[in-house]
Amino acid sequence: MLSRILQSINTNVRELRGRQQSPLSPISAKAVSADEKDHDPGVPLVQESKSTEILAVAGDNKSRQLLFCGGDLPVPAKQRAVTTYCEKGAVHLEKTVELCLKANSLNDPLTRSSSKLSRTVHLAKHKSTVLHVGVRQIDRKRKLSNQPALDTRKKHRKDIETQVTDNIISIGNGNTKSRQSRRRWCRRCGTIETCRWRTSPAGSQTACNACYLMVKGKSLPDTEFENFLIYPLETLKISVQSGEHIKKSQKANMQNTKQLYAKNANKTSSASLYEKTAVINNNKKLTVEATAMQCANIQCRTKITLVWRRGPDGVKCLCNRCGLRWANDRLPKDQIVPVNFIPDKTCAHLSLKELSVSSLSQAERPNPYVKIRSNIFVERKHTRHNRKSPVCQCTIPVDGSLGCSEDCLNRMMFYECDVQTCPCGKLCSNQRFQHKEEVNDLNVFWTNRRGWGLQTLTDIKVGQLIAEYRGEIISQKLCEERLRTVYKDTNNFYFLDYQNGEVIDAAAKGSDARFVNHSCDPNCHIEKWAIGGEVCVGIFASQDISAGSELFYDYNYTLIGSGVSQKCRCESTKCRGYMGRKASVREHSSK
Ligand SMILES: C[S@@+](CC[C@H](N)C(=O)[O-])C[C@H]1O[C@@H](n2cnc3c(N)ncnc32)[C@H](O)[C@@H]1O
Repeated sequence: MLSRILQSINTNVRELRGRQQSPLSPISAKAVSADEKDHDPGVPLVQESKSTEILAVAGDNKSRQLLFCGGDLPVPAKQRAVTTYCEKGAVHLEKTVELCLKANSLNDPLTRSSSKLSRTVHLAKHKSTVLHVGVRQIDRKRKLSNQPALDTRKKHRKDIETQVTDNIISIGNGNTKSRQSRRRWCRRCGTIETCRWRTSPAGSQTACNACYLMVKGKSLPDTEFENFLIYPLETLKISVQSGEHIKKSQKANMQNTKQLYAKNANKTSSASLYEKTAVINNNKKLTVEATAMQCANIQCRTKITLVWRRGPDGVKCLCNRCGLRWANDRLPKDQIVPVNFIPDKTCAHLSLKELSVSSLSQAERPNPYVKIRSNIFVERKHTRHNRKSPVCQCTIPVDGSLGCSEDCLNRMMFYECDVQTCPCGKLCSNQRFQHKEEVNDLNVFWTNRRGWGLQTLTDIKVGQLIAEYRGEIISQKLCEERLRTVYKDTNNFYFLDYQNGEVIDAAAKGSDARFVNHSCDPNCHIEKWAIGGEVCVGIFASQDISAGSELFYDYNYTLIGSGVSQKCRCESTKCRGYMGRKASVREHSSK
């Protein structure tokens, strides 16, 4: 029975080979020599022998290695070779044969009756008949370049070759070397689809066409292409779960990946790879998940996109697809309604005022920055622990209230008491920075005219510490350098005078206080408090502030920027017109 089936297949394969010189040409177990490489593709490379009947071919699309499984030769060494090849993750032997036969059958109408084939595979597996292996390096480029013209026969062969390997890849179970080697994704934006893969500093075929063209010629740092170090599984996972804008093939890919991980869940390496992927691609994951943005196109409303694009108001409120449609005049304006404009259940708790100010807050998010809980001293060590605060003369109030109130000497001198030396001990109320007694209900929102701003969602009492202005403590020199280089194209500055000519830069690392805008008629002010040997800068309420109000302080030239005065848009009746005068950094910080 088996021999009949094999005979039938071999006849088919021979017919196929005779007609179109498919890549299923038989080959011995040895590697192909240079001569063979330059061999006319019309003639079989190796004389066919009984022992090298072709049953299957598997392809690794990247290395162009073809694995041939030949006829009934139970040679132990070759058996081992197949096993090794399969164990290395190329593909399970049975699967290889099955898939390859399927692929093969696509090319050859005569072998399309696959019941015989699968029976062969079955037998091959159980009787170890499919054991002969030959590995051949196909250097397609070289072959093509050796011949002046691409004659039809060669073209035909090339087509079939691609078709066969492509078929294997698309039918593969995701656990194959070929699939892994074919995984391409842009290291900058994480996309897995592009019309053309390009070379980036991260290597060959690591940039999508768009990112390549965007970065090309701009001499951006190499790190531009380090956002996605690992295949963006997480992004895909989210996409598949939401089922939005994802093609079937991507879903299938993801299913395969999921299965793969489910299968290998108990293997440490795979599990850690999975975790690593999540961590390394965390940035992107965060952008996708944490922003909770929704596309403003009422017929789309997706939360998943790799790029948020600008809509009619210049605000990034459209997903990639809708953004492109809007840009190409293929999306009507009345169809674009940012989510929070519709007062639904989720907004019901907000007052109208709050709604109007926060209406765009979810449509776009501020540029990412790192939230820090204490200042970072970039060029020197902080001296807080070297010097103790002076000890006040307060006593613990007998009525059980908190000590160190308005008449505390330290408080009057803008010193915070020391936790260990204050006579009031735990009842000391003059340790607000140290205990982080800041307002919790603060909201970053889009103000339209001043960019992002900060509002309070709770009533604040006069004199209350609202937020500490934290950031990187840098010298004037470094500040100037950053102005010349990193911030040369920006209009938003997050510098604030620290002490002794040093500056707080909250652009990359900081706290919510960095979003407080300037007003010529502010409701807050800045105070500097000494704690040990260092200073803490805080935003304090100058008056009682009601919930929903935006917080402002008068930059009063203490905000150090480009040195050029910026037009003030505080909209108060006392507006001076400009936030600062034309002054240099040195001038500012000497104040
Ligand atoms: C410390 S940041 C404040 C947060 C900032 N609005 C944002 O979007 O991130 C200071 C910058 O905000 C802008 N800004 C603050 N107050 C402003 C005002 N009253 N008028 C115009 N722009 C203002 C200026 O661009 C300034 O450089």
